Amino acid sequence: MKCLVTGGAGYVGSHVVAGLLDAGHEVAVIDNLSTGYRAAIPNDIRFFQFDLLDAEAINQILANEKWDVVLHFAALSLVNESMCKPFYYLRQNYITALNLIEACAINGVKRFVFSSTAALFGGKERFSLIPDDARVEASSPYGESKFLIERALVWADQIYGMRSASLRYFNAAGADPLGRLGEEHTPETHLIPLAVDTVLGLRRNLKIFGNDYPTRDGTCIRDYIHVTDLAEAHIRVIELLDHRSVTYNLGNGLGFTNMEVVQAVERVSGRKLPWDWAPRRKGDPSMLVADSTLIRWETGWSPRYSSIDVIVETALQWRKKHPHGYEKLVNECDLYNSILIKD
Ligand SMILES: NC(=O)c1ccc[n+]([C@@H]2O[C@H](COP(=O)([O-])OP(=O)(O)OC[C@H]3O[C@@H](n4cnc5c(N)ncnc54)[C@H](O)[C@@H]3O)[C@@H](O)[C@H]2O)c1
Ligand SMILES: O=c1ccn([C@@H]2O[C@H](COP(=O)(O)OP(=O)(O)O[C@H]3O[C@H](CO)[C@@H](O)[C@H](O)[C@H]3O)[C@@H](O)[C@H]2O)c(=O)[nH]1
Repeated sequence: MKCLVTGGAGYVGSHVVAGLLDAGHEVAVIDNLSTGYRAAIPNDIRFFQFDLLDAEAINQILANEKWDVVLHFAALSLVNESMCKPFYYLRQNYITALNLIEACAINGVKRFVFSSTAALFGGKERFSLIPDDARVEASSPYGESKFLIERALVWADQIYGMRSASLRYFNAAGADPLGRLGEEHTPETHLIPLAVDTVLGLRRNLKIFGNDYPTRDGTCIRDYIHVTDLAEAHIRVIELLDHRSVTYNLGNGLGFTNMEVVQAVERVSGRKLPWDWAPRRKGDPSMLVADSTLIRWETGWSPRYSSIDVIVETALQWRKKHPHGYEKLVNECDLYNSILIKD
């Protein structure tokens, strides 16, 4: 299939691009590189660098060529940041998605995959697995922005026949098991990469936000899903979209507290991880764990890397090899090329 991927230079998007290429699909990427890296996508695929606020640029790409599927990852995606910049998050995520959805619908795209989120469910305290039909109650403007986009997709289906999959990811984590890609955010705010950096001595200590949540050890519980398993789910879902639109919760169904993540990082690395308590972070729900029965049942997908130790291990391996992330990789490539040129 001919796939157009927005946000393909980012963490999840780059792993999905690799999965699509591995499965033999043709891929092109749109990304403004605001949080992504050029080095995270292969040199030999087409890359359009622009911001999705530019509706004209999107229209040109969709009007000039026929795409079998569009996968939309590009977004602002930090729960806490959205609590400080609510209207920026609501506007930016909704308008960029709407520009893309409209261009896809009017140019006859038939399949669309959208990165939605578990943050849709954070507004209500839940202490059991979250089913696909759970009531949406966002805990942050970020979560709300994703729900607005899901609703726009419902109308794109009803009026234009554009089938879509809204995949409500729980916490993406880990790195490509082949070592080609990893998680790289600047600044990093996610628990597992921060814990890995701390245990490797790249950061002084880890702050654990809140110890008074109503959970087994007082810290928040999250469902960590390996990014390669996420990628695999996208590829399976695309094949379903001929007939109908779908919405799936996408996680492992296993919840780990923040302290259990710290313990896993210590266990896997064999080192002590220095950490301290810090106050609760705004917008954080106590517990988010997926019931992903429906996607398993309907697509045959199941996670291959569900163990928290394996998730941490791949993140750790990536960081050990690339302590300075993609920027360093680019420099290494330049260095390599300059040596080749000299020779
Ligand atoms: N990482 C997670 O745990 C997680 C969980 C649930 C949902 N999601 C969703 O998955 C998607 C990918 O998340 P991620 O962690 O890979 O984020 P990321 O920041 O690593 O990737 C986002 C990519 O989109 C690009 N981008 C952002 N705004 C853009 C714009 N206006 N125009 C063009 N390109 C733009 C960035 O440069 C980056 O390459 C997001 O939509 C996020 O909301 C992520
Ligand atoms: O230095 C840190 C960083 C995080 N945490 C905690 O770790 C947990 C997980 O936080 P984080 O890794 O930042 O992920 P989330 O805030 O859960 O959000 C991620 O997962 C959501 C789905 O659950 C997605 O929608 C978001 O885009 C993605 O950033 C939370 O309890 C945080 O308070 C800490 O205690 N210390």
